[in-house]
Amino acid sequence: MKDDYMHTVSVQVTDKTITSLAGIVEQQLLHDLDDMLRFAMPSKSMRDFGLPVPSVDVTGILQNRLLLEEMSYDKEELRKQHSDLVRKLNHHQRLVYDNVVSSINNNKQIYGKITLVVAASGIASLLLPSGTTAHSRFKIPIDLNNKKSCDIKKRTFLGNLLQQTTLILWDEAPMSDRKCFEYLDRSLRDVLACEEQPFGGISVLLGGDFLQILPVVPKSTRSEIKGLSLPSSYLWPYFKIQFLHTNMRLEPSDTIPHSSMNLSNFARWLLDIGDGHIGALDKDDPRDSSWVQIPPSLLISPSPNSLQTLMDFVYGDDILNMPTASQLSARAIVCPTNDSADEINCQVLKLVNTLARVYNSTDSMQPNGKHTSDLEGLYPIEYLNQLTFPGIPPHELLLKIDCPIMLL
Ligand SMILES: Nc1ncnc2c1ncn2[C@@H]1O[C@H](COP(=O)(O)OP(=O)(O)OP(=O)(O)O)[C@@H](O)[C@H]1O
Repeated sequence: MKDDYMHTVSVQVTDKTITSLAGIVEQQLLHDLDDMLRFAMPSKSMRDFGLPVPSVDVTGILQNRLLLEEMSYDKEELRKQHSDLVRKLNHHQRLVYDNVVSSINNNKQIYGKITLVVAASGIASLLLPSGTTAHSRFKIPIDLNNKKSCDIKKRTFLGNLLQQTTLILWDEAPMSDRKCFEYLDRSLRDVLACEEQPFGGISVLLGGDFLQILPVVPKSTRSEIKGLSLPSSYLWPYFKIQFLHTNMRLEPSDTIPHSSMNLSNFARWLLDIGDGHIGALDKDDPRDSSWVQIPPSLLISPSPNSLQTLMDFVYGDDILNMPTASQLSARAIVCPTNDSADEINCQVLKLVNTLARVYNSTDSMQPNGKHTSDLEGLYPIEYLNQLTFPGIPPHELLLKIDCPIMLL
């Protein structure tokens, strides 16, 4: 019987992590034996046969693939990583860590302390181990105006998973619309039957920097965006704010051969820009923007060849002549707009001497309702070919043999 149960689990998790589920399999086995015994011999108990009585109710867990996924980590390996990482924490990181640990120590879940790791965007979630987007994990509606909570029901796999969750880590939280948190809050209070506590009593750690990206809503005004961001939520007063002051990317190290003085000046300068301490207000738009003078040492001087100079600076001749995936993945030119990304991609592709091929899209208008007449006259194919949309390749997609392509 135990082998049957282990087999059921083994098809859902890897060999390495199956041992961490042995305790649950054992409890399920004892539970089922106990049931059978009560049915066949109501006067006898497990103890009469020298068997232990099941200590926790694990009913349903072996069938719940969401719970199994979150419980089947290689705990030994994680313990090692944990002790290595905790040792490296700086003072402020340690304070956050201690707060989180003391917050979750009070929770009493049966199956262990499950942590769900989510991020506001798909790309941010890829950087987190086992990360998913908050929308997909919590079934947050895409249209936030028509609903009031997430699509989570009590007696479902997701409902059971949340009942066993101690901590939610939500990265890049300032990018999420405040309603995402409010919907989750309402759903968790309901699913966990805990109306009086925010998020139904689950600890929630949000990470992010309000100086980076706020919720993106096309064509909205500054005050509309402010109204959509988390500090405008009724939940904001429940959060304890903790600051991480040290820019760890700019800590002197063997791999960054700059003097520590330069690096700390640069870190300070970045913070001062974010905090609005430096820069001259734009006369035409004093509320929205200010002019910041970039020190010449950080600038590539403007010239007809400046894009090439930037590419040489970032990648160097060796990589540009013989690129490998690992070298390319360690560097990036960060672009503020898709147009700049397209321009740089085009320039880089020109450097590659291998065979090129253009893949054209097929564009046509789909009639909508009654407006079927003369669509081609109104929207000529040449016009459709010029349109570009985020997330969709351009009409003319140029690919070359051996050029790495990153699919997101
Ligand atoms: N205590 C530490 N010791 C050594 N390296 C660290 C430490 N803390 C962070 N780092 C390194 O600093 C870099 C930035 O860390 P991390 O990505 O966690 O910062 P972040 O604030 O989330 O960044 P972002 O603003 O891009 O989201 C990473 O390479 C990380 O490994």
